[in-house]
Amino acid sequence: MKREMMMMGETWAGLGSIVAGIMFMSAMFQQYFPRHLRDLIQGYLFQLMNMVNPFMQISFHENSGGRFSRNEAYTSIEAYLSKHSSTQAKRLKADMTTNAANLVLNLDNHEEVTDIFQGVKFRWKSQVSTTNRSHPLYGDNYAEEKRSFKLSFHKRYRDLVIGSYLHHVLEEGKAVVVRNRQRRLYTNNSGREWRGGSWTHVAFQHRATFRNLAMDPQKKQEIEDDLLTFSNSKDYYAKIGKAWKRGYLLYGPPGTGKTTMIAAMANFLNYDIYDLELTAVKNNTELRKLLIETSGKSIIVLEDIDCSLDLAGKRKKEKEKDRKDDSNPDTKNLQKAKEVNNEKTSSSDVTLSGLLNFIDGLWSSCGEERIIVFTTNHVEKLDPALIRSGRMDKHIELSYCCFEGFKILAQNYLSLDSDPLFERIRRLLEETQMTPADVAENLMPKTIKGDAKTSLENLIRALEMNKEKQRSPKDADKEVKDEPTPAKNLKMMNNDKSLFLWYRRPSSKKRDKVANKSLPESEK
Ligand SMILES: Nc1ncnc2c1ncn2[C@@H]1O[C@H](COP(=O)(O)OP(=O)(O)OP(=O)(O)O)[C@@H](O)[C@H]1O
Repeated sequence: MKREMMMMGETWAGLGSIVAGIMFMSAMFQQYFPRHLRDLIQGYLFQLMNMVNPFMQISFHENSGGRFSRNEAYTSIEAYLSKHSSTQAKRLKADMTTNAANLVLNLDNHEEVTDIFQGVKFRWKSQVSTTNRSHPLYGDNYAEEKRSFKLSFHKRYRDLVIGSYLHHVLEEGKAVVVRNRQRRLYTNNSGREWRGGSWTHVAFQHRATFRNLAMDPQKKQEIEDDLLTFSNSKDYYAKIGKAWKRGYLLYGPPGTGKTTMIAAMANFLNYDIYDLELTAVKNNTELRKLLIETSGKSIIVLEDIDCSLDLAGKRKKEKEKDRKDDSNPDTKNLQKAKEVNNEKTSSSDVTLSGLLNFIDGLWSSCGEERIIVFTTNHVEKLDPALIRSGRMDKHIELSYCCFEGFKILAQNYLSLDSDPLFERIRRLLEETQMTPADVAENLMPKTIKGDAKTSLENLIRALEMNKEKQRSPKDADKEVKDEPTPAKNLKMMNNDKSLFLWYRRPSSKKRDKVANKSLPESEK
């Protein structure tokens, strides 16, 4: 026993001196050999090792595209390996980056996992090396860590790796990144002048889904199928040579769920939303810049497109203008006055052609997997060029609440599938028009203890009142008569030309101010 221990001691001592010898030689080699000679010898050594070593290796560095840009392949591999990490690795890194919605477990440094693809085993190792360099903030001896993943496999699988395994890893990894990320709601209208022309964002947390959207189930299914087909058609779009994007036009009265549907679409596809406020865009160049800055897997939304800018039917107006009788001085003056007024009040120089280019011009093809949605309450006001196929590929009408829609809302708000009162509500919904927003509002319990029956009775009362109102043409007529319309405003303008500034939609403070100036003192 004693002899064995002595032998072991001698072996360790021998090993120690060998290691010390190698380290000494290596230090001498590094210090006294010129660099080009060192590189030459190292090259030969690697070649020698490659000849006897049947394994190949591929490295994926974290920052291969510059110190500050993260290699996308590295990010995808990290995400891909995270599913193996939690079951195989002993040391894990828990990350919750600003972009992640949940805690993500990744391989810690120098950990190794295996992956099996088409029956072949692949080995992945996470590596880190440290180099000293000078840093403007941390001084001369700043230790910079460089991370990478190393993939090892037998030489005979070279074609499999390059042909399909890497593609599989990167695609799956990207999908994991998308699943894990915190989705965003972007806006170009942060209210700060200096941010004009760029996006700011908050976390997107709208809970709407197609399941709780009140509309005809068949129509809903059709939209879901259309969205799924789009999101799975990358190769198809490439084959037909079209940019991978799709336009949706959502139209219908206020409160029928246009905005809710956009949120449901984003949640269904796991996309970000870019809420584009056209009135905050200075000109076409800025519009193009905003477009280029949007990322893939996103929905670009232009709400109330008919009110955003004076785009609706602009061409028509221009034609009409040409046809106007120039000999009539009154008409001429009025026209001029309106033009001056338009110039004064419009804060954006975005034109219809700029918007058309935004949707399907050459620039719109940089970037992929994007959906553009327009919403409007007045589809008839839009220029046909804006909504033709190819720009707005799918037109969806959102309308008043149908019985099927009501059932969805009842399930949603009251957890109710059926009730004897349903039949009465069904008949009332056939006889009168109420938006899903109003139905939802009536179904909401008004007190904490409010029960489902009371809510249904509230809705019935509201529907009956609605029916009564819609049946009484006198009231309806009176309302219409009292409402200001462009035609009435125009008449007023002819009577008193100092009022012409009221012709445009009175929306901005500036406009009101200008208009106020031209009013007689008694009417201010
Ligand atoms: N079809 C619907 N299904 C479920 N909820 C709806 C539906 N339509 C409206 N609502 C409810 O009404 C509210 C207002 O709806 P939403 O803003 O989507 O309507 P909209 O058509 O976009 O209105 P607007 O044209 O005024 O912008 C939503 O918060 C939602 O709760």
